[in-house]
Amino acid sequence: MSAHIAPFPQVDHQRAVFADGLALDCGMTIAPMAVAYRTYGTLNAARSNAVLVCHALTGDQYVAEPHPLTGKPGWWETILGPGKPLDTDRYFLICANVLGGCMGSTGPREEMTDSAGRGLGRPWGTDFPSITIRDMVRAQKRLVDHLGISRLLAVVGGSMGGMQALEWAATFPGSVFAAAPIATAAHHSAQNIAFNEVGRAAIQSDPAWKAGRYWEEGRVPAQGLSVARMVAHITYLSEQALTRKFGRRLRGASALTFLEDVFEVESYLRHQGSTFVRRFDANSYLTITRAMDYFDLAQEHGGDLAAAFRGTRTRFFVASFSSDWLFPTTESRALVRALNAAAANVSFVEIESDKGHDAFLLEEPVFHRALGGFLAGCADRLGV
Ligand SMILES: CC(=O)SCCNC(=O)CCNC(=O)[C@H](O)C(C)(C)COP(=O)(O)OP(=O)(O)OC[C@H]1O[C@@H](n2cnc3c(N)ncnc32)[C@H](O)[C@@H]1OP(=O)(O)O
Ligand SMILES: N[C@@H](CCO)C(=O)O
Repeated sequence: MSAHIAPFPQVDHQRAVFADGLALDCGMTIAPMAVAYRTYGTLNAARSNAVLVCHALTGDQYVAEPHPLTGKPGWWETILGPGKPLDTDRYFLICANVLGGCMGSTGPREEMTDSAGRGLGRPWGTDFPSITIRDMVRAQKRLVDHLGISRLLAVVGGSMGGMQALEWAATFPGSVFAAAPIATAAHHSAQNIAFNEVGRAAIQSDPAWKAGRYWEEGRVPAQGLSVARMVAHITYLSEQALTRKFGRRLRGASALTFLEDVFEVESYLRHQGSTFVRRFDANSYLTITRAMDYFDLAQEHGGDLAAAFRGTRTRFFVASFSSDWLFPTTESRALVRALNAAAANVSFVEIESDKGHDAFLLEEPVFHRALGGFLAGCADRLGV
């Protein structure tokens, strides 16, 4: 399986390749199936200290090291490292690029294969099958099995990573001692689907998108992908955060204009959009946002969210942020009610923060202490 096709960047990711592939919820089997991943810390002799970290929509496996495409620090260096809540001195941390992603796991950017697993010399693009959060989790389970780990101490993730943590607990209850779904929900709301659709429409209306076959001309739909990120990025902040960062500050334009950035907040959004294009693939964006939209754990269990967790022995740590309007606290409370109805062991904390949804990625000491304490308690209980 040749992994990289122009115009996509060449990165030598650490990968596990499963020749027999993965059967997907849509009915198709994708083979071979590759999972790109990184690990931090050391697996103990009992193989009991493994913690799976699940990334959000545009994250990847580079949690706590410079990103190979941007050189920027890992996205959860605030939390993962020696002595930190995800303590590399105590736990063996694993993070995999999701199925459908664009950092080395099988996804739209990788070479398409036929039903016999033969490479077809072009990327999957929009021929990549529709996937679900459960498919992503099944791919991760293959990796965890491959690493010789029969039970994870914990699965931790924010946003789409939290959806995966919930799906792990529901699909593989015997394989997860603890789950920490953060800034997330048991289904994607109508409002969130609506924002995703604006992003997809921006990509698909870029003339460079070419019905998803943009690689043929050696270019990417940069404008559409950038606008998709700009819209999405607004939803990751809050009104207070935008006001605190930029207020109505001007860029210093000499005359009234609408053609260039007038306000600092415009320039900031454009920066977020253009830097995103350097690290993310447009077809992956379409695939993964759809997987989030499909996510509805209650629907997977006959319309009863509690049924997803009934009889579970997994311990849950649910956290939300007070200014998160993308995954508001009301969604976390609904999840906690269902966990209580299922008689699950659950702790819940709402963190006071004005930083919006992305607060889970930022310096939030109360959140860090709460998560670290929960994990340490679980590890103590297992004698890790
Ligand atoms: C969870 C996952 O799995 S991973 C995905 C997470 N990563 C991302 O989402 C990456 C993009 N997102 C961000 O940068 C997010 O805002 C965060 C949460 C990760 C970081 O938040 P903060 O530390 O508050 O950074 P902030 O949002 O202010 O952005 C800083 C950037 O904006 C730039 N910037 C700030 N003001 C302006 C301005 N007026 N004009 C242009 N650029 C500006 C800074 O130069 C900086 O650029 P750089 O990131 O290229 O160095
Ligand atoms: N800002 C993060 C969180 C989105 O939920 C990301 O881009 O993945």
